[in-house]
Amino acid sequence: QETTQPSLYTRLGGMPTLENVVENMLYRVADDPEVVVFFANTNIDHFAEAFATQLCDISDGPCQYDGPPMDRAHQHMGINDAHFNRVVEYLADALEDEGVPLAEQNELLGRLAPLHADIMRRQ
Ligand code: HEM
Repeated sequence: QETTQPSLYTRLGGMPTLENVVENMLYRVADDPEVVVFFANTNIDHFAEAFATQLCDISDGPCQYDGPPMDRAHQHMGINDAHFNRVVEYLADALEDEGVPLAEQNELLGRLAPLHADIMRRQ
C-alpha cells in the first residue's frame, strides 16, 4: 500500500512560515558584522522575496525561482566556508525559532547543501 506525504513546503507551513523564517534569519544576519557587510549594497526587500521564493521552489511549493543562478548571484563577493556555514546556521536557528519541526528543518537544509558548490564556484 502506498502512502503519500504532503510536500515539504506544506509540512514547513507554506509561504507564511517561509516569509517569517527569512525575516528571522535576516535579523540574525544584521547582528553579525562579518556577514552583514556582504549585504551593504543589497536591496533587502528584493533579497527576502527572492530567498523565500527559492525556499518555496526547492521545497516543492508553488513557486519558481527565476532569479540569477547561484554561482552568478554570489560571484566575486569573497564568501568563504565560514561565511556560508554562518548563514546556514542562521537559517537553521530561524527555522527552529519559527517552530519548524526538526525533520523538516533537516530536509530543507539538506536540499540547500548542494548549492554550496555553486555559491563557491566564482569567489
Ligand atoms: C544556502 C545558502 C544561500 C542561498 C540559498 C542564497 C540565496 C540567495 C538568493 C536567492 C539571492 C537573490 C539573488 C537575486 O535575486 O539577485 C541571494 C543574493 C545574495 N546573497 Fe545569497 N544565498 C546563500 C548564501 C549566501 C552567503 C553565505 C552569503 C554571504 C555571506 C550570501 C550573500 C548574498 C548577497 C549579498 C546577495 C545579494 C546580492 C545583490 O545585492 O545583488 N548568500 N542569495
